Amino acid sequence: SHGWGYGPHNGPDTWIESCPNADGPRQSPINIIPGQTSFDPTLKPLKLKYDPSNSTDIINNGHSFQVSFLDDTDSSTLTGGPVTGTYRLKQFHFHWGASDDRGSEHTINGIKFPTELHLVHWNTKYPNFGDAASKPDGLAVVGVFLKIGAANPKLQKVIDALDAIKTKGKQTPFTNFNCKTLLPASLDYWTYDGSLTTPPLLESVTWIVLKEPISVSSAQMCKFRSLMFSGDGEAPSCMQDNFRPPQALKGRVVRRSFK
Ligand SMILES: Oc1ccc(S)c(O)c1
Ligand SMILES: [Zn+2]
Repeated sequence: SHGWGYGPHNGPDTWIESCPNADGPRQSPINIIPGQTSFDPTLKPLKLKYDPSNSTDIINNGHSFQVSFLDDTDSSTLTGGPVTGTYRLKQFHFHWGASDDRGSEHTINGIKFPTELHLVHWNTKYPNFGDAASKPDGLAVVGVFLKIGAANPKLQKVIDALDAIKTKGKQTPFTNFNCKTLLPASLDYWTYDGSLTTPPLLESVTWIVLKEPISVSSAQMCKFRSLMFSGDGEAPSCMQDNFRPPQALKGRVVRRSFK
């Protein structure tokens, strides 16, 4: 079937055909121009509390790979920062390139990173993720840039699980993972009102993009690229360049938590 994807015939420029949000007023990602952001002294420090016992499994969903979490209690939450209330961790996933010169969705002064981590949280004022995803204040996604450097030992558990989920639809248990280990030392961030970067491109995301990247090695990036968009028995297609390019700012202000 002709589902959305990242190829020449179903990629980001075609998404408008079946997803009217694609040219909406608060689309993501965006290019962040630090010199044009506004320091907001009223922004609170970001508070991330992650319980390793909440991780359940890792899945190849045909667009990325995703680690899912139990979200029936407030044991893994995002509070403070630009949000009011409590947001529960639902999943994290990555976007990456076919080579180390691209792959992130957000860019900084036009600079692309090789990959970007998204930690997806939903507002507990709503009954569940699906309902929250349809509300303007429903989701909060922490974006973390990864830059090429020394191999990141904190990623190894994720990398080692990829062999078990090579093709679309595969999943395997993934327990006792501590997301805290994927965060940089500083939680300084930029924040703006945006959207999911994959269809249905819902305009429900408060984006919180961390200024400090974490490291990943070229070899570890090759492991990401060994995944397949395609399912068993389908024409093989490597999972790479699964990123949406920056979208128009349309008058939005990007605030920063740091001087
Ligand atoms: O729930 C989500 C799905 C995809 C993406 S890119 C998100 O940021 C959230
Ligand atoms: Zn994402």
